[in-house]
Amino acid sequence: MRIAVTGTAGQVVTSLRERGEAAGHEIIALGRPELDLTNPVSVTRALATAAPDAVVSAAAYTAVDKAETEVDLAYAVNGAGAGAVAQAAKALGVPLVHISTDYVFDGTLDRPYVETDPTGPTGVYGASKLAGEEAVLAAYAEGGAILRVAWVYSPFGGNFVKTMLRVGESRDVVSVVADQVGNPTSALDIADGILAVAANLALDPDPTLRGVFHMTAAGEASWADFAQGIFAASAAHGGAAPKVTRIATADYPTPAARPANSRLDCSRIAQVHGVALPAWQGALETVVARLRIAAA
Ligand SMILES: NC(=O)C1=CN([C@@H]2O[C@H](COP(=O)(O)OP(=O)(O)OC[C@H]3O[C@@H](n4cnc5c(N)ncnc54)[C@H](OP(=O)(O)O)[C@@H]3O)[C@@H](O)[C@H]2O)C=CC1
Ligand SMILES: Cc1cn([C@H]2C[C@H](O)[C@@H](COP(=O)(O)OP(=O)(O)O[C@H]3O[C@@H](C)C(=O)[C@@H](O)[C@H]3O)O2)c(=O)[nH]c1=O
Ligand SMILES: [Mg+2]
Repeated sequence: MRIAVTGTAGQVVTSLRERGEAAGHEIIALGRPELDLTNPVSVTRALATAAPDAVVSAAAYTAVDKAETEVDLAYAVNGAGAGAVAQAAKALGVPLVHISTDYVFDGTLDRPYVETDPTGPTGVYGASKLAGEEAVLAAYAEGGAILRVAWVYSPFGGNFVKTMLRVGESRDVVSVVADQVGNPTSALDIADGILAVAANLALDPDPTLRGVFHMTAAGEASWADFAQGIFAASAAHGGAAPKVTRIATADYPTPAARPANSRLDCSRIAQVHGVALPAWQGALETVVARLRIAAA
């Protein structure tokens, strides 16, 4: 397939290039200035020129804390921008895979969230991504699948794994919150899931393949558990392995509140699309190994 994706250097777009090209697809990454999500005309023009068989909407404003003060920009990119991509995909008559987030939930539930659970973002980033979901469904519900992913890391771009490996170089102890739980997910595995869903959408007009789906790695972790996993993998590859001090959210103040529980139940995408991402521990090992080789 010829697949257009928004963004050029992000974690998911870079992973989609790697995994998509390896699987024989043509991946066309469209970013600024040609495609700027704050400029809907540029979105329409860039996607029409690319003439793809499917569109993946992966670019977003992802700075969770900064979004609290850059409210208009976060909404322009994640809300209106997502709607513009959906309108463009509809005009081309091709399937759309739009990427959203676990941060649409408030985190007060005591079990993993299913797709039909009420949303309630705790910050501007999550609220702007929820506005994006609504814009996509309003513009092109019949043509799109919205995949909520979470806690994304990869060998590319900026992410928690890279932050931990960096701070670990210069510290014996790192304090990490232990009372926020979720599903750390490799962008490389997300790319495989996106490709499977896009292929299903291209083949089959069945409405049950459309709508909102949760798609994360199997298994859960707190950020502190995740950090401990990162340093265990780092040590196995000759890297630094500081001790992790498990702290409470109250002891790590941030501008944006994060959900305490953002675990996602991924049963629906397994049933409907046959997609089940591998467990986070093995995926993390793969990414840390690549980062250690790149650093050597
Ligand atoms: N990172 C995470 O932990 C999570 C991410 N998600 C979602 O997954 C998707 C992919 O995230 P990820 O790959 O990690 O994101 P990154 O932060 O790695 O990359 C964001 C991408 O968006 C592009 N972008 C930002 N603003 C604009 C704009 N105005 N016009 C065009 N492109 C723009 C960036 O372009 P440039 O390279 O030019 O800066 C970059 O390519 C996003 O929808 C995000 O909301 C969901 C859950 C967790
Ligand atoms: C760096 C660091 C963070 N933390 C805490 C802060 C926060 O509660 C938690 C996660 O930190 P981060 O700020 O890296 O993660 P954050 O940017 O909140 O990650 C989120 O990004 C967006 C884009 C998403 O969509 C979400 O799924 C999620 O991945 O860990 C520590 O406790 N110690 C540390 O040294
Ligand atoms: Mg962040």
